[in-house]
Amino acid sequence: MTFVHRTRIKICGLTREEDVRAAVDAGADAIGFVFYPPSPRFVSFARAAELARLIPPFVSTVGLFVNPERSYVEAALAAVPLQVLQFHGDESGTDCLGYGLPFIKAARMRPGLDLLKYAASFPGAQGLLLDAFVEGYGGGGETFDWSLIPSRLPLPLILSGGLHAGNVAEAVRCVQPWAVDVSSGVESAKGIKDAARITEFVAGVRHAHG
Ligand SMILES: O=C(O)c1ccccc1NCC(=O)[C@H](O)[C@H](O)COP(=O)(O)O
Repeated sequence: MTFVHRTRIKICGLTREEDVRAAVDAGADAIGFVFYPPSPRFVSFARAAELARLIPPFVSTVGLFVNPERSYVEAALAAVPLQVLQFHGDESGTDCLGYGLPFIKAARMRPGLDLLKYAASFPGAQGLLLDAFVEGYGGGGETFDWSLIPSRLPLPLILSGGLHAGNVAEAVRCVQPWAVDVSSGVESAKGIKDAARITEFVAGVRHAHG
């Protein structure tokens, strides 16, 4: 049987109803809500719960955290119907376990990072999200050197960092990730997504496969 892989698409940092609708309509496979108060894309649990009601079945709702207290994650789980957790800070492998949900761990690509060793320290991770090393942990709109990515990783690779409609096809062909993740590249302002840019981004991913 021919294995036909469709690059999955996560759109992150949504704050408005119209943006959730635009992402779902464009074909996003996952919607990310940022539960990190310093971020301009931060949403409260109550706001995320309202937005999550617009997400249909078979589109994952991802809760994003940076070095959270366990009680904070547990409060999110009690308020928001999340399917996946994303840890984007300096969390240990143990910090990411025990919530009863799959999680993806973000690695911020800095020189000298041994990705294979890093990945091995997160047993139970469902995926490894590779992002640029930016101030403020994420959402920086900056790419990193994709040649730093080892040819084989023990986890599904989610490519992130500075992606947009103009570079995502090249990124997909070069890296062949399980999924791509985008925030700044589909925005008109931080936290304000642009429906046309979302559509163009998704088309770029589809174009990569010819
Ligand atoms: O989006 C944020 O504001 C953010 C803040 C702090 C930690 C993580 C954050 N976003 C996580 C994501 O998964 C972003 O999509 C990822 O960093 C890529 O962002 P961008 O380069 O803007 O596409």
